[in-house]
Amino acid sequence: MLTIAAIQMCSCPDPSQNIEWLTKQLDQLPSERPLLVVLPECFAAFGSEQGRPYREDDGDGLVQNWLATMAQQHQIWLLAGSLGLSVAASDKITASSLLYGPSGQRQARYDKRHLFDVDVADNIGSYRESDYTHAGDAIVVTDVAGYKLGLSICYDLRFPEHFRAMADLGVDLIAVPAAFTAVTGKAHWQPLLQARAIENQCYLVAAGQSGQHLNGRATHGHSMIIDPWGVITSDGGQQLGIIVDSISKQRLNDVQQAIPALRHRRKF
Ligand SMILES: O=C(O)CNC(=O)[C@H](CS)NC(=O)CCC(=O)C(=O)O
Repeated sequence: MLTIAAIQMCSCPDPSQNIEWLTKQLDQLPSERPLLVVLPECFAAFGSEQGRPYREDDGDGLVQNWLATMAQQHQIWLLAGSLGLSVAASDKITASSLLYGPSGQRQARYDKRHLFDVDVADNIGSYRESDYTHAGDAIVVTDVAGYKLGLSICYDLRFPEHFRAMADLGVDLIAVPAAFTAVTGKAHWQPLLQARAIENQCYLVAAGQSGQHLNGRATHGHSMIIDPWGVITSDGGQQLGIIVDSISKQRLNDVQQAIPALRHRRKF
């Protein structure tokens, strides 16, 4: 068994404030180990007063040092939903998910592949993530206590082929750190998450931003843990805090044997 937790938060632009709040949340983690904790997209800095997104150099900085310390102190796997990392010879960042192991070592990095260049009928109106973000290329699947964890971020959720690529690598669990807008989240968040879990017959853990942010954005919340049958076993609603569940190989096998859809695929 692996215990998984997602932390739902309402991040502000200031990394020190966000990690201070998170440090207190991490003191309230369940006692079970092994434990994977997932933080939302942009947990450390959501928007910025200067309009230039917060960033750190790869492998060094206030937030990355904090992540390594927390993973080791609590003896957890800690998935930092996304952190802006500098791109060499460019003013852009990558939106990078970083996984730390209980030793405090960084074990994986995934750079968001699909960028949210979308007009939304909310008070922001126009989102153009590619103006300041460099898209990643690689699909990343890594090991957490004998479970295969696949990585995605927010808008990636709309691209089933991203998830199918990870299913083809035998993924047991996929993380979806997010900052879905309130408007699109209300319409699409839950059905997309359930579809990705059902069609790939794996667990999903989605950690969301929730509430009204200082940068003017409203985010949807509803962090969720979904099992391979599509059952929502935890839903964080709009409250800030931790949701927890456990996952098992038995459940994965049962669902995969009940409906062998992944073996019934046809080539075009
Ligand atoms: O840029 C930042 O500061 C932080 N990043 C985000 O908030 C990202 C890019 S703007 N948001 C999404 O991907 C929302 C996707 C979404 O809401 C949908 O697919 O409907």
